[in-house]
This record gives sequence, C-alpha cells and structure tokens, in this order.
Amino acid sequence: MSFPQEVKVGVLGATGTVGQRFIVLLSGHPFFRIHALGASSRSAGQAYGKVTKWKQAVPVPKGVRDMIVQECKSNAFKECAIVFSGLDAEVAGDIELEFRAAELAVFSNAKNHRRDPVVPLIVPLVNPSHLSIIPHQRSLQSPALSKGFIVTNANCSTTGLVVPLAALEQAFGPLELVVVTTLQAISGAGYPGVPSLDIMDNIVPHIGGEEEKMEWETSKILGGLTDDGQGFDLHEKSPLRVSATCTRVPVIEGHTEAVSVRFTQRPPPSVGQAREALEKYISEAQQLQCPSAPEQAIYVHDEPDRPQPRLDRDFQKGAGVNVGRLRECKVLDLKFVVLVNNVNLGAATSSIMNAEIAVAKKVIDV
Ligand SMILES: NC(=O)C1=CN([C@@H]2O[C@H](COP(=O)(O)OP(=O)(O)OC[C@H]3O[C@@H](n4cnc5c(N)ncnc54)[C@H](OP(=O)(O)O)[C@@H]3O)[C@@H](O)[C@H]2O)C=CC1
Ligand SMILES: N[C@@H](CC(=O)OP(=O)(O)O)C(=O)O
Repeated sequence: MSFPQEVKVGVLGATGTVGQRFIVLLSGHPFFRIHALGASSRSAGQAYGKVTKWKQAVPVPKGVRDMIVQECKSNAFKECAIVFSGLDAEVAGDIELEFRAAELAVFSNAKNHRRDPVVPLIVPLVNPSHLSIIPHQRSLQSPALSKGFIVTNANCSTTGLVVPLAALEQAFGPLELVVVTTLQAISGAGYPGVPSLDIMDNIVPHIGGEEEKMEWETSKILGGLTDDGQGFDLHEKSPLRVSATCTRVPVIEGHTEAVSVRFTQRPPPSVGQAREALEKYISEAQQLQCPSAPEQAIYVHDEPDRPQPRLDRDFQKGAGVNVGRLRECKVLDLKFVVLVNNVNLGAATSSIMNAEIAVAKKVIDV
C-alpha cells in the first residue's frame, strides 16, 4: 500500500487529554502533519505550549509548542485535509457539523454523532467497511457535499470489547449474549476529571451513560450495512444482547473489562479453538499496512495474572487489545479479561487509524 508523502491535519480539543495524545502520536506520524490546533476561547490566541496543562510522558513536541491555538471555526482549518476531534461532548456536536459543512473530513472521538444513521461508528480493527456509507452521508447534506463527512470512533470501553467479539464472530458465527463489567481508568474522564478524594482508596460503581453506550454501540459496530448500503443493520438478523456494568478505579490509564459470552452455535467453541481464533485475527487496518496498526490486533496472555494495566497498556504502543484469562464460563460459554489503552486505541489511535484507512481506500482525496 502506498500512502501520500504529506497530509495536513488539524486537531480540535488539542489541549485536552485526548488532544494531547493526538499531538504526541501525530508528531511522529509518517505522513500526517499538524497544521492547525483548536480549543476553547479560554485557550485561543495563545501558544500551545503555554496554555496546555501538558500531562504526557514526553515533552511538548517542538513543532507544536509555539503554534497559536485557534477557536474551533472551520475557516482556520480550511487548508487541512483531515480534522481530528477530541472536543468536549458539550460542544463537539455543533462544531463538527460546521466543519463537515465546510467540506472537511472530521474524525471524532466524541459521542455526539455516533448514533446518526448515516455516520459510521468505526473501530479500525473491526469495521472499516462501514466507510462505504460516506457518499450517501454526503449526498444527504444540503447542499450535497463533495469532500466533507464525519466518522466517529467508539466509546473507549466499547472499543476494547468489540475487537475480541469480532474475532469470535468471524470464526464461530453470531454471538447471542455478552455480559461485561469494566474497571475504567481515571484518564477516561478527561482532565482534571474525577476528584482525588472520590477515587483514591476507592471504586466508583457508576459512570454516567457509559453502560448504555457499550450496550448500544456494540451492535452498530459488529453489524453490517443494510442491503441498499445506505444504513446500518445493527446486528438485527441475529440480535445481540449486551449487559454492561461500568466502574471507575484508581488506575491512570488502561480500561480492564471482565467479559462472558454465549454463542448461537451449539456446541460452542472450546477454549483452545477460541484462543486460536483470537490470536489469528487480522484486521483490515493491518492488511492495508496502516502505520498506526498494531502488529497483532489481539495479544492473548497465558499467564494467569495478565493483562494488567500498568504492565500491558503500552504494549504495541497501546494500539492493540490484550486478552487474558480465557476460560469456560459456567453460566454462559466462555469468559476472559480485556485490557484496552483508553487514550490510545480507545481514542486518539483509533481516529488516526480510521483516517489512515480512509486515505488508503481513497475516501479522502489527498
Ligand atoms: N479520555 C478518554 O479516554 C476518552 C475520551 N473520549 C472523548 O473525547 C473527547 C475529549 O475527551 P478528553 O480529552 O478526555 O476531555 P478534556 O476535558 O481533557 O478536553 C476537552 C477539550 O475540549 C476543549 N473545549 C472545551 N470547551 C470548548 C468549547 N466551548 N469550544 C472549543 N473547545 C472546547 C478543551 O479546550 P480548553 O482546554 O480550551 O478548555 C479541551 O481541548 C470527549 O468527547 C470524550 O468524551 C473518548 C474516548 C476516550
Ligand atoms: N466515558 C469514558 C470516556 C469517554 O469520554 O467516553 P465517550 O467518548 O463515549 O463519551 C470513560 O470515562 O472512560
């Protein structure tokens, strides 16, 4: 696969937790070049390095430190072929619509447009085929667009869940039931996020709206397109029931999830068969040789005490999914533990990989 030499990109919400990870990843990217940065009026007009409460483990990249942060208005981003959004969901909806209307390709982390019937919700290691709805999305705008569109990536916990589920469905047919309990890192709540007095020495057994997102998004991602290619079938030919419990734990980065699944296929696959299917799973992002794709989409740990967030969240630059403790479930069929880096594959890495796939598939003309 040959990629272009240089593609100008912008980052909205550049000062936030996800925005900062975008900056780190894009600064070392082989062909995406950071051209414009946007945030709120509190930050606009000031140098990025001065206004950002930088929390990454590497210094602010030199080329970005002195860039002036813009207001999130499309005019300041018109030279960008791609705009990544790490905007607060309070404002992301309208800003992203304005950018799309200005013929910009928007790759968003925010939840606002995920349920839109013509906006693809793409986890790059699972369903890049959903990009094929974009011409229809453009045709529905008034006036119809030739370049602009919105692609969203999923909730960070959903992202970690659907990769092993996709591998199991590909090998053994539709799943029927999924029960998942998450232990989510505090970075998932942005900065400054959860007060230290709430999370130290504690577990908070509720994250507003999170369980509903996991239960709904999973079917859109694992389902296909409708027969006319103009909508999503939401896995409706074989309805998938998902029950999620989401908790916040005192971990800085990396969401852990305990998952049990039941297959429609009887008898269900054995532990050994499932292990092989998970390990052999190859995503389209890998086949297209996207630079941000992991070498292995799912790494299966055999040690009984892995995956662990502190040890495994940066494996493969946080671009793959860790699975461990694969075993029989005495209530459903199989159970296992997932670890996903919520800020990388759960957010910035997925957006970047989605954009790489869109470039590779020529959805974006660069
Ligand atoms: N953190 C995570 O693990 C994940 C987050 N997400 C989603 O990604 C998005 C960003 O999350 P996160 O980085 O954690 O959030 P943060 O709160 O850390 O950052 C929010 C960003 O939005 C900007 N912003 C706030 N208000 C406005 C406004 N009125 N106009 C323009 N920009 C504004 C902020 O700019 P300023 O600094 O100027 O205020 C900041 O850059 C959210 O939608 C979140 O739900 C998705 C998956 C995972
Ligand atoms: N709610 C997630 C992060 C997030 O912002 O999710 P979403 O993009 O679905 O709103 C967490 O707390 O870990």
